Amino acid sequence: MAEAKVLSGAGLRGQVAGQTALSTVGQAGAGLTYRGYDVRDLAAGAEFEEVAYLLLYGELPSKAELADYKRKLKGLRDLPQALKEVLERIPRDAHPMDVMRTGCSVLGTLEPELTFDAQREKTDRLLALFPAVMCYWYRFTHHGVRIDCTSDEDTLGGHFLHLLHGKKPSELHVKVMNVSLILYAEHEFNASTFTARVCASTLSDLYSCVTAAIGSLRGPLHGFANEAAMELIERFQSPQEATAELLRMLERKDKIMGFGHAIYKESDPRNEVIKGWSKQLADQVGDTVLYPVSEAIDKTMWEQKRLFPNADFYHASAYHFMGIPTKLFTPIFVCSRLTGWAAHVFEQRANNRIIRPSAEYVGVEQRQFVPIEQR
Ligand SMILES: CC(=O)SCCNC(=O)CCNC(=O)[C@H](O)C(C)(C)COP(=O)(O)OP(=O)(O)OC[C@H]1O[C@@H](n2cnc3c(N)ncnc32)[C@H](O)[C@@H]1OP(=O)(O)O
Ligand SMILES: O=C([O-])CC(=O)C(=O)O
Repeated sequence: MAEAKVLSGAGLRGQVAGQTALSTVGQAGAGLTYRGYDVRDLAAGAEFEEVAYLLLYGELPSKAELADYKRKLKGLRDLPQALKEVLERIPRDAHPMDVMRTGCSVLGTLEPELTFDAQREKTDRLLALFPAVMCYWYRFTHHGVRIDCTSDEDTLGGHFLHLLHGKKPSELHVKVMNVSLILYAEHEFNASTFTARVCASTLSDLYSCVTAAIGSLRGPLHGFANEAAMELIERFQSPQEATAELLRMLERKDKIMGFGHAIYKESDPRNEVIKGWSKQLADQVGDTVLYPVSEAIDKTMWEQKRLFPNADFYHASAYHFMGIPTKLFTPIFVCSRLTGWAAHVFEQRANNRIIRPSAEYVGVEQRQFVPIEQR
């Protein structure tokens, strides 16, 4: 069971910074719930679009509502020409998270949120079009092609894989993308969501909130850890080599990306789900290195530090087995977490007071100003 830590100290740990009806993290009974539903049940039985609807519209959709919602999202997938032109000018070696941040910001100039009544429409548009922002830029700058940003794929995960690889994805890959997007969708007051809420509390627009949140997610202590985990596991040829180097890294007090959590104490409930899918994918591709190496690191971290894999660690191998380039791992997180960010923005707006904490001053005492000629 994913229990929460006893919280204290820096980083606002343990301080209730507001209320939410969207999710619980680390409470007894289930490690993670979205509007009361255990994330493991959602990952096992729902489609990502159902979960997006749950977060953004308040309840799980009926069959008819889901079909309508998916049809609507499908119709919103294409990028405006002006955005394509901007994406073409972003360098090949730019970080894809910077591409996502820029793409979101540019869309805010092309299709601005003029009133808060438009917040759901604007979120649906971002949700539908984010996979194309990433893939249009990636395919143009890496393969020299201007891709069609629409596809007949039924799901957002399938659509992303189709745009990336230029062909229909396998059922297994669509299934895993669906699970992954569900697992990453929402997580209470994590750093990027809190960033979005702070921005929303000034009554700023949705695009500014999402752009700011992308900036927070980009850091290696948060969303970028899935890419950092991939860089770690692909360094090793065998579990023995991984264990030996891990021991040296821990000796040096290196941070091991994809392990530990600010709130969970014993496990991250998302890990068991994505780990299971990573194993299935490993078997399917006949992997005999990456998955065993991941397990060896997992075992060593638990034995040496009592640290467990968080949602990011086995996402690395799972994405890799689906042929996704490492630099696109964190942008996929953006495509999913947009739902949580936006739902928090709506919640903040519905009961707003500007978020403005106080600081403990630790600087010099008040002193006399000295004019520059006398310094
Ligand atoms: C989807 C997500 O965003 S999940 C998080 C993704 N981030 C990562 O995977 C980055 C690696 N992990 C970390 O840096 C941290 O565990 C965080 C940022 C997630 C949480 O940070 P904190 O709440 O400050 O961690 P916590 O208080 O549990 O740290 C306790 C001790 O364990 C150590 N520790 C925590 N995580 C790790 C790790 N991954 N590797 C090595 N040591 C670690 C800390 O350095 C600390 O040691 P100290 O007391 O000697 O300073
Ligand atoms: O909650 C956190 O601090 C980080 C995290 O796991 C997430 O945002 O999914």
